Amino acid sequence: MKPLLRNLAEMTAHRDHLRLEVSVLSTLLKLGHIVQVRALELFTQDRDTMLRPRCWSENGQIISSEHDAAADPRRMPLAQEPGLAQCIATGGESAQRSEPHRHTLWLPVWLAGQASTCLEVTQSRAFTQHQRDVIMGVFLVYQNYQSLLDYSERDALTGLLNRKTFEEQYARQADSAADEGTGAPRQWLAVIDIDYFKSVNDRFGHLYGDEVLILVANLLRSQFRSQDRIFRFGGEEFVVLLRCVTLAQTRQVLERLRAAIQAHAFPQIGHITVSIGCAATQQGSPVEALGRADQALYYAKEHGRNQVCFYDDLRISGALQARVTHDEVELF
Ligand SMILES: Nc1nc2c(ncn2[C@@H]2O[C@H](COP(=O)(O)OP(=O)(O)OP(=O)(O)O)[C@@H](O)[C@H]2O)c(=O)[nH]1
Repeated sequence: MKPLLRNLAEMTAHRDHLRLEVSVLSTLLKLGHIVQVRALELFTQDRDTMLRPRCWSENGQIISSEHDAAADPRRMPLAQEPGLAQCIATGGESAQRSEPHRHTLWLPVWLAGQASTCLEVTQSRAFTQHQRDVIMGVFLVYQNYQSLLDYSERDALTGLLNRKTFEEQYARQADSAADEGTGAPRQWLAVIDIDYFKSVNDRFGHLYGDEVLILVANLLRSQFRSQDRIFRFGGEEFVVLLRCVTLAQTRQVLERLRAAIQAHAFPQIGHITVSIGCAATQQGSPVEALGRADQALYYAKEHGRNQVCFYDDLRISGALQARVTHDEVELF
């Protein structure tokens, strides 16, 4: 097999977005004349679209950033690269910048109409048409494969992440979860459940119920930041992993979400409410953290619905009692 085909075969053996990214960058780097390749992450911060290098080539190796996007010292506003910004704004396939001895080609990765990653290829000579064709060929294989991976990770109705991906996302975020200085939790898990959703289905039919789920998913997307992870766990239950925020910020964000859903006028249906249970994730397995948030949710449901309850608050106030049986702690 020719080296390029072998590289493509190796690239599509990966089942993880980041490894696939590293693999496409090393494939591109081997194409000749190329001096640097980077994968740029596009994200929103304080309403600005930002970019930062997530992976890049250095001395023939591909390196990944150790920073969260929002705290990466190399992040910069997308507007500082007007050619790329214009390409993203118009849904373009590629953009180029040419300076003496430095020619850069940008290839945004479009998945479901959104570009959150852009590959960047830089070389000292101008790109020939043949080079562009080869780079584009590799890029399209990569983009199609990313799209397949993405599809397998998403809930078909709402487009949110599905339950299957929860543990992996949890593990990925847990690494940066503890505040280095204080050890205070900086990642939170919230379970959000629509109140009396069965009656929406019963009164208006399943199609209207589905519409409510899609609109709630959109409200969730608009209320959380790009580094948070939002899942639909099935039915009318959603889970959010909030990253790198304090308890006070978490309270504020979840209360704002609760109020936004209550205030939203759903076509035909009118108003609905949600109950939310939240727990810190610094202890135990993902299943345990989920269990704690679920208990807080159960409490919210049992005590009037349309409210946000925190597991630690309920424990401290004695509303949730711990019972020691044998070697285990049970909560009721
Ligand atoms: N339209 C629609 N309904 C769904 C879907 N998945 C689950 N459901 C419905 O969601 C409803 C969940 O009802 P329950 O678990 O009784 O909860 P609830 O009525 O929201 O009551 P509380 O949670 O106690 O406030 C059931 O009627 C399910 O049929 C879906 O994909 N689409």
